[in-house]
Amino acid sequence: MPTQPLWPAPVATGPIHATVRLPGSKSVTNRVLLLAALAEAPGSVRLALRSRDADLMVAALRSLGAEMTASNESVSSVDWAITPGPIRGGASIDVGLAGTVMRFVPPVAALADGEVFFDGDPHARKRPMGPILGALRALGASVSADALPFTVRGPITGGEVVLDASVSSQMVSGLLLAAPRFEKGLTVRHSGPPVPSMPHIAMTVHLLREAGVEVDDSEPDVWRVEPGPIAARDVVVEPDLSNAAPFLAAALVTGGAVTVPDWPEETTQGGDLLRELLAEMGADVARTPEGLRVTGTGRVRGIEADLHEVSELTPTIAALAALADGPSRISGVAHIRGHETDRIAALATEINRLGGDARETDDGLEIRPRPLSSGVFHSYEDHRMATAGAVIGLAVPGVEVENIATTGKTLPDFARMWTDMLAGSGDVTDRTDATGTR
Ligand SMILES: O=C(O)C1=C[C@@H](OP(=O)(O)O)[C@@H](O)[C@H](O)C1
Ligand SMILES: C=C(OP(=O)(O)O)C(=O)O
Repeated sequence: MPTQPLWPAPVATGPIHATVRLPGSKSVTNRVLLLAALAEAPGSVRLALRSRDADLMVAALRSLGAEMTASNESVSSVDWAITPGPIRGGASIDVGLAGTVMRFVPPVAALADGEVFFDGDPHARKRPMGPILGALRALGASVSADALPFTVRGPITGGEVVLDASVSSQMVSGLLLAAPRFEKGLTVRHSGPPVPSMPHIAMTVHLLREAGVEVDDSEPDVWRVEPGPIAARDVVVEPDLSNAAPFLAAALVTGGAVTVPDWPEETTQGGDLLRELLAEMGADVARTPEGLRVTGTGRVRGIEADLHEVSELTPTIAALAALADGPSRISGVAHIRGHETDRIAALATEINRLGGDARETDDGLEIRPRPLSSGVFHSYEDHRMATAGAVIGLAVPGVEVENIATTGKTLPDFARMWTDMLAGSGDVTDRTDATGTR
């Protein structure tokens, strides 16, 4: 593997006090962009995330026929005006390492009369695709392989399909998002071990309903989407609560206070569970007029947590567990071996490389307190591994995070925001606030 640059993770010299305004949610951004491209008329998406995953979604939708015009751009935020067009074949789509692109776009491509080619990063070829590609095949598409790279040739008209989505909730979300445009709509049945990250499917259902689509999710593991138009809307994207995790963790580690403005009162983002998880690890968590405030004492408690529903929080929780004064056990996340990297193996390896005591289990990690020391924290092209290294580096001098730029997958401005947060510069922001001031 080529050597990647090392980023000296800044050590906190005292309690951090900062307000950190997070850019838009990756999961909401990529869903609403896709729905806008399939809508019956032009619409807009404001405060969309700008990041590698979001850029890849925009490029994919453009190459399938949507017109997308940017305004109010900053490093990690942008407003989009979207004019849908007929979905056309002939495109070649780069999915990068984005689960939302590799799982959400093929069902859209299956609306086209013509072949669409998909490929991505080397590791993307290892991420599970079989269930969703099998479902498209069962619905009548011709699909050339069971993993990247592959081609999809439609058009399909929908109907009913059974799949095993225990490897990723995105298998279901991807099918549901394109489903209103299928002539017969779509019924998706899951058959297999429990589906992880269910709040992400709730997010899909919620956003479809907001666009006027009829969805029946009354029976467990069955989703029925009626055919019909997707309404054109003007959507404002919520801040990314999962990306808030390392910043809020910084308050816990340093005994400071970090506030995230515009934390939604109600949300389908799984990251909202941080309120409970961080409280269990010793933080005081409060909603204030300025936003969600997490205050720490500097002491981090160990945790026993089943993160099946919120598996993308695992790297931050594991980083905190490595700094805790008691043992932790994270369970329910076997499927994150298929995320950007095998996160269970990567977290155990990197925590242990710094002298920690982390043990892989079948479905998670056991982490015991042990003093950590300096060293390189490898990021495996995984944005959340990189930010986990930054959290540990707050308390452990001499941690160097490999390839911090990989955070650009969902948060291109991470390194600056992190440094500004440590400098106590008050409002660390790259996003317009709810009143429209950037
Ligand atoms: O649909 C989505 O936006 C996501 C679903 C989840 O995937 P899994 O179900 O594979 O965990 C989550 O971990 C990922 O970061 C984003
Ligand atoms: C699992 C993640 O991403 P993806 O959407 O690529 O699956 C993640 O962001 O933690």
